Amino acid sequence: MITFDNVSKEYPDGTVAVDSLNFEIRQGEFFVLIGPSGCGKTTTLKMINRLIPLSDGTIFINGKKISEYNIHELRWNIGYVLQQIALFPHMTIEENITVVPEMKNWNREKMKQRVHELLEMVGLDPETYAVRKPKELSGGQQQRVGVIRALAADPEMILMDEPFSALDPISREKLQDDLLRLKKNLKKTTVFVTHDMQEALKLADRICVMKDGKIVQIGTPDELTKNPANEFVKEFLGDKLAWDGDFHVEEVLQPISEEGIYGSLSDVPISIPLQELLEKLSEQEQLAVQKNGRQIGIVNRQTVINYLSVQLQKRDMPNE
Ligand SMILES: Nc1ncnc2c1ncn2[C@@H]1O[C@H](COP(=O)(O)OP(=O)(O)OP(=O)(O)O)[C@@H](O)[C@H]1O
Repeated sequence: MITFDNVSKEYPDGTVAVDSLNFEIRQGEFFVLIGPSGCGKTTTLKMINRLIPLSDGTIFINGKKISEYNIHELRWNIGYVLQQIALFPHMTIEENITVVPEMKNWNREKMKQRVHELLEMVGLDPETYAVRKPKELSGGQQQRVGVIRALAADPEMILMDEPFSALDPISREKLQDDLLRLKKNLKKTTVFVTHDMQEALKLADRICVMKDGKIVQIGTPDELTKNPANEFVKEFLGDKLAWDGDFHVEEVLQPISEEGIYGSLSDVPISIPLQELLEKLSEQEQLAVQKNGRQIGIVNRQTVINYLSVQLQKRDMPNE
C-alpha cells in the first residue's frame, strides 16, 4: 500500500508541480494517474521511488516512511518502466532482464527459469529472443522486454511512466493486452501514468484524474464514466469515449504519404489531403466521417496528431 499524506513538490525555480496530495493506492491495485501535460503525474510517480525529493508531506509504503527505507532496498522493490526504455545495447535480452536479480545474487538456474517464464508471458519465444541483442528486436518487442525487466526480481510494486506512448497504435494495443494478462496473473501494486483516457479505462482498477498539481477525482472506470466529478473530467472522458465509438483511426488510416492520408473503413474509402484534414481538426476537436449523409465514425484530433507523429518519426528514421 502506498499512502500520500499532504504531499507537495515545489521545484527550485518556484514551480509548484503537486500541491497537498492525499490519497492511498491499495495493495495489488492497478492505479492510473491521468491528466493533461504538466499536471504533475511524473512528479507524483517519481516521488514514490525517491527519484524526486518531496518538499512537504510524507509518502508511506506499507506504513513505513519512504525516507526510512534503504534506497537500494526501496528501488529494488519497485520496478520502474519508462517511455523510452533504455536496454543495455551490448547485453543480450537475457542479460538485460537479469540485471537486478544478478545484483540480488540469484543463482543461475533461478535466473534462467525466470527469464524463460517472463518472455513467455509476453509472447516472446525464449529460445529465439533470450540470446538476441536489443537492436535485433522491434520497438514494441523492446518495450515488452522493458516491462518484464521491471518485473524480473519480483518487486512488490511497479511504476510505469507512459510506457507505451512512443509506440505505434497497434503495438500499443498489443502491449496493453499483455499488461492486462500480467495484471491478472501477478496482482502487483502498479502505478501507471498516461494521458490517454482510453488506455486508462482499459487498464485501471482506479483512475486518479489530476489537474494543475491537484487531484480532481479518483474512482473506478465505471464510477468516472457514470459520475464524472465536474466538466473537466467529463470533457476529458467525453471525446475519448466518443472516439472509441465505431472505429479506431489507426485501422482506417494508412501511413501518410506526402500528399495526405488515405485509407478505408470497411468498404468506405477515405481520402483527404493532409492539409485539409489538419485544417478541419484545428477548428474542431473531432471530425465526423460520413457516408451518404450518415455518420459512420469519428476522427479525434489528438488521435490523429499522435498517429501522425508516430508515422513521421518512422519516416524520418526508416531503420528504427
Ligand atoms: N525539474 C523541474 N524544474 C522545474 N519545474 C519542473 C521540473 N520538472 C517538472 N517541472 C514542472 O512541474 C510541473 C509538473 O510536471 P510533470 O512532469 O510532473 O507533469 P506531467 O503531468 O507528468 O506532464 P507530461 O504529461 O507532459 O509528462 C510542470 O509545470 C513542469 O513544467
